[in-house]
Amino acid sequence: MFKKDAVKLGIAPIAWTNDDMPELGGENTFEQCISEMALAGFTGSEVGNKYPRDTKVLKKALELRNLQIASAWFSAFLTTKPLEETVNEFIKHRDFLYEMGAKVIVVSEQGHSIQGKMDLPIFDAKPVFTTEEWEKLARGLEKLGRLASEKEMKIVYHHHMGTGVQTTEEIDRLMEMTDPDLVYLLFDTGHLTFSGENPEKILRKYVNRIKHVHLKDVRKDVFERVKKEKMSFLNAVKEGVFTVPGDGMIDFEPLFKILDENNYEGWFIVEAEQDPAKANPLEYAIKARKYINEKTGL
Ligand SMILES: O=C1C[C@@H](O)[C@H](O)[C@@H](O)C1=O
Ligand SMILES: [Co+2]
Repeated sequence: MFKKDAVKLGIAPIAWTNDDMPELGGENTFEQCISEMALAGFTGSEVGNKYPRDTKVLKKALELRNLQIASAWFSAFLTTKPLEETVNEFIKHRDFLYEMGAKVIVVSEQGHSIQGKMDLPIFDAKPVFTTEEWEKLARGLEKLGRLASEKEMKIVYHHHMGTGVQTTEEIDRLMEMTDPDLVYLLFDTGHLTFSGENPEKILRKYVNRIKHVHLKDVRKDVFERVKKEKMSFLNAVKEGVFTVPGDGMIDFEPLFKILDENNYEGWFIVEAEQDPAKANPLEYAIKARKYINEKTGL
């Protein structure tokens, strides 16, 4: 079973206040969020929109609760903007995370992304990159990977619904086009399932390149409705397509087994965005923590 010092457990603030729709959970404070993370038994977090950006202030608040920063999302625009714009933003983000002690940087290409478009159906309107855009993306990510390694950090690419890297074929293409020593992969169970991919197959193929894991589950009934009613990604989230691991249609046992057998080291981040008015964040955090303990011994 997983070695306790090799795998750390964190939870994302998105269940308390949603970064993509800040009105969802707007009433939940930063202090409440991190206190409840600690209370539920987690030792790490990603960075949400209510977190102070002053590293001293943030460190103090986290240390009081024995929490660490595991990583934070970075939106790249390598396919649609000049490279230097993404690079300049990335350096600021990298330096902030370095100061906070994080080892990995979550990167997602947001050029042409529809993940934030409230009115576009998630299954019909996702972007497809041209050959030229793929080339820009791959070379740009390698550049970000080199910048990360200057600080002994890694970039982990986040495949995501509504973006140009969502499907198995797109993940394969990105992995083939990039240097495995510069561009690593983030494994998000919820996005792969939502997209109709086979998470187990992808995990087996890339387990040695996966350096960060987002754990979320998918509610089957909502997922079916999202397709039928042609919902957007954000409306699907509001309707409750995602939930905590163990509460939906994903079988996590084989996934934990593959990670364990391959000596995965790094963070497991519970990242189950849903409407906090319908799903109490503390209650769901405790539910997730118990489930992970039952299945992994962690
Ligand atoms: O890692 C993530 C960050 C969120 O902002 C995003 O929309 C969510 O779905 C996700 O997986
Ligand atoms: Co994620």
